[in-house]
Amino acid sequence: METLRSFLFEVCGVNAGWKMEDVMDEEIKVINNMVGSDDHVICALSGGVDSTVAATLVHRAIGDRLHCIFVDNGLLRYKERERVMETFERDLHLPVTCVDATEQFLSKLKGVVDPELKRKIIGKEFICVFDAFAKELENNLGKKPAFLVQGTLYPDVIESCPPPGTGRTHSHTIKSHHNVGGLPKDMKLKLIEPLKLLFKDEVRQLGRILTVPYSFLKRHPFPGPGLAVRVLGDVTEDNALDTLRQVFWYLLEEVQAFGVQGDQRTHSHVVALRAVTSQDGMTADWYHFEREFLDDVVQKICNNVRGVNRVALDITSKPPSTIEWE
Ligand SMILES: Nc1ncnc2c1ncn2[C@@H]1O[C@H](COP(=O)(O)OP(=O)(O)OP(=O)(O)O)[C@@H](O)[C@H]1O
Repeated sequence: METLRSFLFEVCGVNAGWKMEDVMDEEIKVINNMVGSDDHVICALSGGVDSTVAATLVHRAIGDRLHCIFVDNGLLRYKERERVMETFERDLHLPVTCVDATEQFLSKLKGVVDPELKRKIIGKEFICVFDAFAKELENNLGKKPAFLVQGTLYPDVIESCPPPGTGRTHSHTIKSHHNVGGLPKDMKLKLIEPLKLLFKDEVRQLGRILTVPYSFLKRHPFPGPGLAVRVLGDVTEDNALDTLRQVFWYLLEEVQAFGVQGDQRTHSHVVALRAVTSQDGMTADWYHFEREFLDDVVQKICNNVRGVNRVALDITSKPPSTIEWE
């Protein structure tokens, strides 16, 4: 950072005039120029930072012509739906429809073990739910929604670059491979991607200016396919989703409070803890927990979560590993 600072300000003599407030104002102008005064816009909210900040920004620009949807696919963390909906409605005043599609997702995932197949099934179900939402909106409004907001970030743009020498150029729907499933082709929605020049830490900064609650901005990232990719096997078996929800809850509680701890085990599962730190979301280091912390959290999990009697720790970074362990 020091080298870059000295190169830019001392050698090149540039001004540090770039401000996040300006980015916000400029993006609001761009959105207002793009969206017609009676156009409607939809946005799928995951409860993650990107889609929340993108939706909040668009809401600033066009108000309640923005229509958001949040899907409970039965694969969310403990009390996530309640927490997320409270933030959307009470803190951000975002117009959100919450759809409980738990049965729909879990019935399709029954017996599925392969993580790639899980992702495909989940993506397809998301599309069905989004599609039904858009159709219902069209009936209520008397016209089709014209735009879709996506929380594409700059790393998505970089990672979507075709390999050099292939002669291919950027695809327009740059986020498609990062998305939970892409979009139904006949929706024909134009994209609004207000964060596509920002990195994750910058999106958090923009979120603070937009008064997105701090607790929300600091929320642990969570994959779109949710707990399905964190259960290594059939997610509908053996109460695996609930077990994992509890394990994760204890780990987070401990991370946040670092305080401590029954013992009632029947048959046993192994769970693995994976915690990483990352500034830009492109690379990640495994987090070096202190031994004392690990002792406490492992004891707490084994004593409190029925069916778990072994805890492993994943200490690989990205690369060569990935953030999720599938
Ligand atoms: N449960 C959900 N309900 C509605 N939309 C969702 C849900 N999960 C994911 N999405 C949509 O799919 C997009 C991609 O999901 P993914 O989990 O890959 O998110 P991301 O790129 O980390 O962004 P975010 O920070 O918004 O979660 C989200 O930005 C959101 O628009």
